[in-house]
Amino acid sequence: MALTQMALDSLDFDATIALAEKVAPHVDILEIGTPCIKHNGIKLLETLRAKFPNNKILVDLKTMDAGEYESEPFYKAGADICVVLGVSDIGTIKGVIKAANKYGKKAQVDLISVEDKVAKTKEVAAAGAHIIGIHTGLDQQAAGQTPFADLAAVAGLNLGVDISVAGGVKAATAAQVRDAGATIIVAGAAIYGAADPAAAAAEITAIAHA
Ligand SMILES: O=C([C@H](O)CO)[C@H](O)[C@H](O)COP(=O)(O)O
Repeated sequence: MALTQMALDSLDFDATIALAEKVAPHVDILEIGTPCIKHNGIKLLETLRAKFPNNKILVDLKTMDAGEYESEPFYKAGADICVVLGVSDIGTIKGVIKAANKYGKKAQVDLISVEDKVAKTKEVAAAGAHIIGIHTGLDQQAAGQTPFADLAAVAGLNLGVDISVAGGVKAATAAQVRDAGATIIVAGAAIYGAADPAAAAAEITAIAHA
C-alpha cells in the first residue's frame, strides 16, 4: 500500500487549477512542482488549499538555503509537505524540519544529485526528516536515468521513514515501485500527458493502494 502524488508541472495558473480539478478525486497528494511554484508563487498554494481540502498538498520548493525562512510561509499557508534538497547544508535541512514540526507537517529531503544516497538518508533520517525523496529529475530522465536502483538501496536501510519515488513513474511501473518499498508514488507526465488524466490517475492509485 502506497499513497499517490500527482505532480502539477505546468507554468499556467488556470491550467494548473483545471488539471487539479480533474485529478484531485483520484490521488492522495497534489504536488505543486518546482517550475510551477516558482512561476506562480504562494497564491497558487492558497488557491489549491481552499479548493481541495481533502488532498494533502506538497510544495516542491527544492530549498537550497534559508530552510526555515523559506519554508515556514508555505506551511503556514497550508502545505502539508515542503521539499528541501539533500545536497544543501544540513543546517538548511534542519531548518525545514523545524518549520514542519512547528506546524505539525512534514519535511521531505530530495536526494536528486546526492552522490552517496545511503549515507545522506541515514544522516537526514537521524535529523528528523519525515520523507526521503528518491528522485530522477526530468533532465536526468532525458539522459536515460531511472529511480529504481536508488529506491532499492534506500528501502533496504529499513529506517522507518516514508520513501517517495519520482522520475517517470507510470502505471506499468507503479507496482514495481510499490513492492520495492515506496510509500508515496509520484506521477507527473504519466497523468498530465494522458488523454484522460483522471483515468490515468485512478489507474495508478488503484495499483498504489493495492
Ligand atoms: O519534481 C519534478 C521535476 O523535478 C520538476 O519539478 C517532477 O514533478 C517529478 O519528476 C515527477 O514528474 P514525472 O517524472 O513526469 O512523473
